[in-house]
Amino acid sequence: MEAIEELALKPCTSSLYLRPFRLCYRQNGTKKFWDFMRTHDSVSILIFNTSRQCFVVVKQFRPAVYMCEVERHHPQVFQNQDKESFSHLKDPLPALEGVTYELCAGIVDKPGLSLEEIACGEVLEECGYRVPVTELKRITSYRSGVGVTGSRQTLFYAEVTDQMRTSEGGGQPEEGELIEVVEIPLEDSMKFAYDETLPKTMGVIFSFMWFQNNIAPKLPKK
Ligand SMILES: Nc1ncnc2c1ncn2[C@@H]1O[C@H](COP(=O)(O)OP(=O)(O)O[C@H]2O[C@H](CO)[C@@H](O)[C@H](O)[C@H]2O)[C@@H](O)[C@H]1O
Ligand SMILES: [Mg+2]
Repeated sequence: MEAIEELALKPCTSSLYLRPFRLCYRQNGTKKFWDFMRTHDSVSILIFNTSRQCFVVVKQFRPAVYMCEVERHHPQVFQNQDKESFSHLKDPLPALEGVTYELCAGIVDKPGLSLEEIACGEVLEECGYRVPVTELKRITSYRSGVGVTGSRQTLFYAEVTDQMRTSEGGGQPEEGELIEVVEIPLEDSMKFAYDETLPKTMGVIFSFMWFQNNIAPKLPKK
């Protein structure tokens, strides 16, 4: 996963995944505008393996996270962004700087499928567990980015056993997905959640805490 090569930055002039807009308006008499991005809504799934009492999360190289780190080291990197040319990144940072821990998740881009069906598809593709749609528990939904995208993410909970694992997971290589499945033992999960040296999404932190409040007290005592 960390073999990232031939990095080059260019402006994004059209995209299947995001479209920038500017909304102009008047609020309490004051003229304003706000720039934002239309993106897909998404689902994410907290997966708990009861056979081994661990959470199942994924690790991925995230270009947006990586480029934030690159900018921290090379503040000029995003200059000349209007030029319609590639700017090759010489002497890049290690790809590991852009790898994050996340819940299994996916964008809602298949019309006709319910959120639950999309979520089960992601659990199978990314983590290799076959979970029946009826066994997903909806936790809640929230806005995943209020400043820029406003998109909604719906969070589910799925309990799995080793017997439900039918493949390695890892994502869909034909879509260029390269995902590492990682198990976090329940007993280490709160330390993991607050360890700032392990980059992660808020979904991981929130859902681990939800588990502590809602599921952990009901687990059979060992
Ligand atoms: N900006 C982009 N540029 C190029 N290719 C892209 C792209 N966005 C998606 N894709 C392609 O579409 C695939 C989508 O994969 P997923 O459905 O698993 O979404 P992902 O988990 O990245 O969602 C994630 O995206 C949603 C919405 O942006 C987040 O909210 C969620 O937390 C997060 O997991 C990617 O593998 C890639 O091939
Ligand atoms: Mg995904």
